[in-house]
Amino acid sequence: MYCVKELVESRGCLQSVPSNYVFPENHDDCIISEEETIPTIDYSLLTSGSPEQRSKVIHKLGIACREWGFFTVINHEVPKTLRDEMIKATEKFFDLSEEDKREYAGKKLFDPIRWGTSFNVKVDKTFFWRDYLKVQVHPQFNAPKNPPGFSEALEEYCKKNRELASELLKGISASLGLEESYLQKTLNVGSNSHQLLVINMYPPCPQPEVVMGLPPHSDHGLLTVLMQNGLGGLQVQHNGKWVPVNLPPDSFVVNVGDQMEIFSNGMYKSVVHRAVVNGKATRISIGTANGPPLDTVVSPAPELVDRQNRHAGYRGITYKQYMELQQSNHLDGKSCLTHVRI
Ligand SMILES: O=C(O)CCC(=O)C(=O)O
Ligand SMILES: [Fe+2]
Repeated sequence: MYCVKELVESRGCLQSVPSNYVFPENHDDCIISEEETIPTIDYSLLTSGSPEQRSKVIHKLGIACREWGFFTVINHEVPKTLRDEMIKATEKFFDLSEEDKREYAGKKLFDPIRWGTSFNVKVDKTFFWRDYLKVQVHPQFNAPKNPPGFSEALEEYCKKNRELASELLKGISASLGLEESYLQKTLNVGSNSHQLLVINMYPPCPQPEVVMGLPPHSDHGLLTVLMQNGLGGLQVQHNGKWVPVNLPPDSFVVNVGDQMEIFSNGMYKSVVHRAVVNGKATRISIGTANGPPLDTVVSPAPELVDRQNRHAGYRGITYKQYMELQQSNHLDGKSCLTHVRI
């Protein structure tokens, strides 16, 4: 089985897409809204703004999580040099020979390093136009040996992402009217937290309108932090339309994951999103799924349920079981949350 990169490169000038990549429904038929944009959060106001600035940005975070499930983060503390290094090392990794990469052709969900294609080739009916590298980076750190320097950049980058996620989680906890530390304390987010690095590579496609980079799905963790190599492709579902995410250079896009929707008892939405591809250049996106420890049972926060005077809308499930559940279902455009809603 070929990865997309090898498929594109082995055919010289690929004119059309093999039929097992062609999606029955054409995604150009969907309604795309170019007018709307996801909200922007100024991270520096969260960490070093005046108390008034901080409370305003917390309020804005709450609106972003409730109404969009997505926001852009600017003025963060992840250096540009480190982000550039991650992109360069990623390109070098995917440029390794197929034989070298095969060493990481992991089969199981929790394998420390997994290189592969599509989502889950065992269950995907149609293949997606993406190759990936997934690395379990916390609480145990893993990294490919090659290319040289990748491991160091990756470790530092993932640590910076955890710091960013941690500050955002404090702000989000406060935006729910809870103590700042409530979310992290309740879900044991800290030294044992799970963090997965997901690198997506979408080679240029001769017929971008008939394939999918990543089909509609929601993310499993608490918060996903994502950067890209300057090329767009991410689209977010909002009020029945697909809204393209136009990321300013050097910013991150952050989204609420399924564990956050469960914890907030549905107040904050883990929104369905997808990645489309283009015909011109390789797009790379680098995400970290920041979650609680794998053995944490995530259920709606008791304080919120009491306050809302409602029942818990989701059954409790460990993060590990949830990830297994997501992997065992094919991505069918619906969120895996349908399996835990009461
Ligand atoms: O490539 C993108 O922009 C989206 C990636 C994504 O949704 C994911 O890795 O879960
Ligand atoms: Fe995603």
